[in-house]
Amino acid sequence: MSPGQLRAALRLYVVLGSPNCAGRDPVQVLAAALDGGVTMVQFREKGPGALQGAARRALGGELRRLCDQRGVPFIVNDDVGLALELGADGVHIGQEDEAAVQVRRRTSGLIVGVSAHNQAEAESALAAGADYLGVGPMYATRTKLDAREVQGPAGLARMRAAGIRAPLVGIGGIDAGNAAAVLAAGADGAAVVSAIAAARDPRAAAAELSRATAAVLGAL
Ligand SMILES: Cc1ncsc1CCOP(=O)(O)O
Ligand SMILES: C=C1C=NC(C)=NC1=N
Repeated sequence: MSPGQLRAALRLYVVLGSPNCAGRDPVQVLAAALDGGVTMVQFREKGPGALQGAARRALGGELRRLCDQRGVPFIVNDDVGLALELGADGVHIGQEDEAAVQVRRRTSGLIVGVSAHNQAEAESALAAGADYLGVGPMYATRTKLDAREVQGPAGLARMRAAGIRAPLVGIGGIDAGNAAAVLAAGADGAAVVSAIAAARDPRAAAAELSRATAAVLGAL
């Protein structure tokens, strides 16, 4: 996937696992989100009630198949072995996870995304081979219990002003009402968990967010 294709794919990036789906079947929630126009998917099975072992792998396989059917890139959070086992299109790792350079070595050809909270983390992740950065939290979030301090879209704008040209997504508390500010700050896309996965109508929520991103980035 070229950097340009990756930028386009990052536009509306749903991140989800079973704990985020308000008790509904994550497969149904993802199918609805895909119908609503999400452009990239991350399987992030984390937090209270997260599946483990065979159940986790089975759910990952179902979501992988759904993304394959829709031609949407499928990324696995943190777990490089699971990403390889599921034939994922990429991995997303945090600062505390296996260093991007090791991941790069183990996953030749896969997309490697890295979380970055400041300029130093952004530069080191890119130097280690990251293909895109996840920057946040943009706004207050209750989804990631150990999120770093809220930095707002200004934090992302500072990275652009400091010369970071790589593909970036903002994440953390993003919904249809505040997504435009994240894109206006220079993000290539918005990464969203609860505004889609916990929405009463995930398809409608994804469609509304898709319109909000198109308003800034231009129609698809
Ligand atoms: C995974 C992650 N990383 C920074 S905030 C966050 C969770 C974002 O969840 P939500 O979109 O529900 O605020
Ligand atoms: C922590 C994260 C930051 N950014 C993205 C895109 N995914 C994550 N899991």
